[in-house]
Amino acid sequence: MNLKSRFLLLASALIVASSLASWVVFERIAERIIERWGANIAEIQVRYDSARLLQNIEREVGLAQQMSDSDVIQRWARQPGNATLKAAAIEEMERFRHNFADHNYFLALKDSGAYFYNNAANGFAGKQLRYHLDPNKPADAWFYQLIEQRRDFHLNVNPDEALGVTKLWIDVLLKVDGRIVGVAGTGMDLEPFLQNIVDLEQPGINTLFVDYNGAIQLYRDRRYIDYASFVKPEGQKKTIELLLDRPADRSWIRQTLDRLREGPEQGYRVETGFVTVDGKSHLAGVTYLPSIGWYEITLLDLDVLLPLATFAPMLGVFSVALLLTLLVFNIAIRRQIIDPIISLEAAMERVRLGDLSPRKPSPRSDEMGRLEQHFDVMASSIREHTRQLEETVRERTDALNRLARKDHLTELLNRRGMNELLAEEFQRFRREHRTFGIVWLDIDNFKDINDTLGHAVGDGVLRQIAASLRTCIRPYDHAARWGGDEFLVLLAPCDGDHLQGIGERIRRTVESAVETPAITVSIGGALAVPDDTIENILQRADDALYQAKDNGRNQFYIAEGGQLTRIS
Ligand SMILES: Nc1nc2c(ncn2[C@@H]2O[C@H](COP(=O)(O)OP(=O)(O)OP(=O)(O)O)[C@@H](O)[C@H]2O)c(=O)[nH]1
Repeated sequence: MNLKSRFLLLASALIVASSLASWVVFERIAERIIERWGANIAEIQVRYDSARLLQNIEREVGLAQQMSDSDVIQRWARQPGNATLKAAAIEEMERFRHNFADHNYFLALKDSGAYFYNNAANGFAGKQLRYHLDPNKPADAWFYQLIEQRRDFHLNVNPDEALGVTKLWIDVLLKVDGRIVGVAGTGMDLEPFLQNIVDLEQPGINTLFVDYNGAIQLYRDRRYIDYASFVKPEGQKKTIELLLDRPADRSWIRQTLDRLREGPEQGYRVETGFVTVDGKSHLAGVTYLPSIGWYEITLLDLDVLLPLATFAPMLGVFSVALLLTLLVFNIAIRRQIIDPIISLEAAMERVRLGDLSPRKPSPRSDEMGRLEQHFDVMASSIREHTRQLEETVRERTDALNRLARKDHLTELLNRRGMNELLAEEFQRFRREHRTFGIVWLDIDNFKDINDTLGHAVGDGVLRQIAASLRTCIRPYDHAARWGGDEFLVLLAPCDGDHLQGIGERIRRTVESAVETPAITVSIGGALAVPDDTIENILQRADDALYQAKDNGRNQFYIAEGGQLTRIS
């Protein structure tokens, strides 16, 4: 995999990883914000609902207490058999009836079980003594339980069987000189109460009130309300735990209720925590209402109140910003690093393949630019080095070529060099009909010199003859040592006169120039003729040379028109 693909893969992996990480972090942050916000909302909601409830109830509780503390009623309670006091007490209760919210009251006496009641319609005027309570009747159990529990006041949600409605009863103990003599209070219709306090159309917010036992007293789902709660044995009450799915939540709510009640002096302290209701997580806000001995619990469904989707635009902006950053980063890395590396690699490949042509100089001055400059300097020194090497090789080759065509002893051309020149000249002769001539000479009795004077002297003679030849030929003629003691001269251009003149000059020059020892040469000459071949010309010159030798040496013959003519 190349660098670009690997980087793309790495960038993609980074995008995926950072998106996942961002999502997780975002969820955590959002959840924390929602939690904190939810806790505040729960607290506000709890205070608000509590205030609304207490507003309605506290007044009734106060009135009920005033009624039971009333002197008139107290006097009668001391002497329940006194008809005058009784009439005054009923009159007093009737006054209170007008003040109670639902315009009804009740008063029950412990000793006699006498139960007095009148309603909003004043339906029992003159016959307020309704009936006598019976400790053996389950419907009257509330009264005896209340007295037994000695609770100064109590709120009791209980159906009124006689009226066929459910009421929230406000029960206050009637005490005379510290002795409980009965219970007095009023009843409020539960339905409007529920509608006002817990039935409000607030999506995601569920409010309920539970008593000191945790038994549900006010809740929008009437099936969960624990009617006549306090007369039921433990274990049969419909408590808040019924709503909670998880055992951990049930124990948390119980501990929270206990904790909140331990410090009533702290007033409306609100505790919050997450609980699961009907399979959904809710934020529960709990507070204790010491004035009525109940708790309020507000359940907030945060998914409804502040769905995570609310944060979607934020997540969107964040994701787009992240993607753009990575994209820009990717482009920057490609531009700054990967592309220059690829271009540098291509340049190296070109150098490897022998293309040493200079590159356009890099305009960059950073590390990458310096790397490119270093490479360019290196490529240029390779280029220079190669150029020098090629020049040296060319020079050496030329020298070798020259050496290969040169006779080392005489420094004339050797036979190979002369053959090449002959071939070239013959081509020119064919092409341009420029006639050329050959002069072939052989030292006379050279063997004797070697034998008598030594090989070194023989070599000296060969060099002297070479020197003589150089003086006899024209600048554009060529002389070669043909082999042993034979020399060949190429005369081009040449005609019969030149051939004769130069051949004769050579013979005489050698004869006069090389005196110690006295040396002569025999010479054969020939001119190229139409339809000639190199072999034929050489053969004719050789024939002429042979004739010169044969005729006594130190002579010059020319082969011409099939004849051998002695020149000198
Ligand atoms: N010193 C020396 N002698 C050479 C060299 N090359 C050939 N020779 C000798 O040249 C002699 C050539 O002799 P030939 O051409 O056969 O005979 P010649 O003695 O010249 O007699 P003719 O040619 O008949 O006049 C031989 O003895 C070779 O050994 C060389 O480079 N140096």
